[in-house]
Amino acid sequence: MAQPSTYETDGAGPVIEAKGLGVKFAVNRRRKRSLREMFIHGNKRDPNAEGDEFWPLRDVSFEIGKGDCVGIVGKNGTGKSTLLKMIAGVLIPDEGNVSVHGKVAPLLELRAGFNDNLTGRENVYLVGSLHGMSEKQIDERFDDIVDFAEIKSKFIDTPVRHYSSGMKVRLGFALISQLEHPIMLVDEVLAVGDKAFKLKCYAAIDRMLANERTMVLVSHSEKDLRRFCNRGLYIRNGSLALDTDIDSALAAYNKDTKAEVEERKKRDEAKKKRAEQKTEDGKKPEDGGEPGRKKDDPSGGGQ
Ligand SMILES: Nc1ncnc2c1ncn2[C@@H]1O[C@H](COP(=O)(O)OP(=O)(O)OP(=O)(O)O)[C@@H](O)[C@H]1O
Repeated sequence: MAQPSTYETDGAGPVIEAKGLGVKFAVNRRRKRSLREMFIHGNKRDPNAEGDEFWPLRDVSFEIGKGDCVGIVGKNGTGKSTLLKMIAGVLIPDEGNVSVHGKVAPLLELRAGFNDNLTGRENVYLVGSLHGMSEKQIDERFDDIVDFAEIKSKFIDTPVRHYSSGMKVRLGFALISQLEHPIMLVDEVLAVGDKAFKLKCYAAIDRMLANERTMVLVSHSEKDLRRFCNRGLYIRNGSLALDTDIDSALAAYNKDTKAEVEERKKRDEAKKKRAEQKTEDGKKPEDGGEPGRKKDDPSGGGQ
């Protein structure tokens, strides 16, 4: 039976363990409720819901050890973010379970869970405390967080809805990277932000990984994946196709992508040929005579 993530902090063994993990979503209806929405609306299904179900992920099993940095690779829509959300415990699997031994610092979305109507300062305190930081800890680190995020002091007391997406990501990353939780889940956030900020993020992640932290990274950047990850999970068609080193995972993904592109190219060429043939056939008169002249036209089809 499906169970939410479990959080334990004892020693040996894998820090993340997924067994037969699967989740189903519905098509043509409201999306599945997140854990936060379940607190508000309860565990009831949407009564107006209708449509078919589909399993973006099924039968996924793996173990991740302490200090591992694992990259999740795969095409758009194959369930990478969904997998990360199940590890984070914000999405409950419908099959199997995932055990997480240790606290998780999640960078799952660009805004780190910020509330648009609160100011940058209020969000830092709110989200920091939700992740277990005490007010004193936040007080002590507040200036570092704002400095790292490069938010000008005049903006820190402005609602974050007025921030650019880059500002939100920078503040989110600056805050979450202050957490000392042993497990980091990072979803594509490195793709946003300018070059200088990216370099700072790289240095911050290097520092965190040096402390034997575990990281799971979802990214379409081969450069980032190769830079940080020692392992790669390749998700293909909703299941775990490969659990290997990052270079082999990327090689397999690239090979499949290349084959798919070739296949599509062949299909497009065949389609184009068929369309050309149809046009060609349309030009030919039925009796093989002049184009546009009807077979039984007594007028002879023109002068
Ligand atoms: N809450 C939800 N309700 C319904 N369908 C969802 C929900 N979240 C994701 N999906 C669907 O599940 C599939 C997997 O989505 P997911 O975001 O995990 O893919 P991904 O591999 O991270 O994609 P990308 O590389 O584009 O970020 C997609 O078809 C998506 O539309």
